[in-house]
Amino acid sequence: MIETRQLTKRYGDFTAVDAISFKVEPGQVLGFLGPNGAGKSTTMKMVAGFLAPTSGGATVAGFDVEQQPLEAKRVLGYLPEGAPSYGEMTVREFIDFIADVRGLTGERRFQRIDDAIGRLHLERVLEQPIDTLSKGFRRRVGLAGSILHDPKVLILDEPTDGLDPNQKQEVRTLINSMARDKTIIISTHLLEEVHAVCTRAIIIAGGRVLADATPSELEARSRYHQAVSLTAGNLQEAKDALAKVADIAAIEVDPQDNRITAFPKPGRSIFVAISDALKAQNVAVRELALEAGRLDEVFRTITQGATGKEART
Ligand SMILES: Nc1ncnc2c1ncn2[C@@H]1O[C@H](COP(=O)(O)OP(=O)(O)OP(=O)(O)O)[C@@H](O)[C@H]1O
Repeated sequence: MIETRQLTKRYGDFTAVDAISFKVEPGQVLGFLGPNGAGKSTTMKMVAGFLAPTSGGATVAGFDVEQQPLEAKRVLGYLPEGAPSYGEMTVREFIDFIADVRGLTGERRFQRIDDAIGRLHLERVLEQPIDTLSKGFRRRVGLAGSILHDPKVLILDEPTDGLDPNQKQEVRTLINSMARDKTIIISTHLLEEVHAVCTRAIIIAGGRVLADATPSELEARSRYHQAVSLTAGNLQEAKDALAKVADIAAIEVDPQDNRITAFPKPGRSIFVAISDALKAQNVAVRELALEAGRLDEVFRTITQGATGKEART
């Protein structure tokens, strides 16, 4: 488990992280979302014990990261922002070095190294200096280092940064496969990542928690939640049919592709009525979809409207 209590970091007069408190349980993957400079990396560094808080504290698997740093670091894997240090080492040397630092010996050392290399597909770059690798491979080397000792707690700062879409997918699958018995925090700018791997998301801006909810709960805050979108062969015919559906509060048409979005009146559901109305009027429809909500819009609304006041769900 990871717990922070009023975790705060100040640089002079500037407050980078402002009294952040949260708990993450085993089996949960917490996504840390926020605009640039929100305080995500600073929070993760403090939880990982790499930066001392100005006030407040954090525990990892019950160990206080400041009072019991060795115990906390033993159960923790941390992937910092950017590339691993020691760029002049080859991948093999780096992994051996981390294995030494982690005190891995004998058969377990062999198994763990083999497992990390296999999971991150590093076989063909093992003899290459880290500095000469592509950004995606450097990220994967960093990830291999962070999971080498099979830690119970993982703190991953933008784990898919720099990866191509296929590699992103592989790393998300890797995180999902490890999620069952670990406590994981990831930071990301990618809203699709929240869907793909996170059981919960914390949105921060200006160092403060603005939302703490499941991805579905966040989607439910979207104005698109329960809206119905469609494209029809004839726009006017479709609009005429929708005009007969009493529970529609408003309709918008995207001028680029003529996609219609119909918004329900509060608490009403309109999908079936729309489908029936279109059929009754013989309107040819190419696509008809019920929207769960749009995380990008929720993210924008929450972070742009930030007044500095906490708005938890
Ligand atoms: N050593 C430092 N001295 C002064 N200010 C700092 C220092 N480190 C970070 N900051 C400031 O603290 C704020 C939070 O930075 P942080 O790196 O945690 O943001 P972030 O959410 O991780 O951003 P990004 O998404 O761009 O990585 C920023 O305004 C940053 O400039």
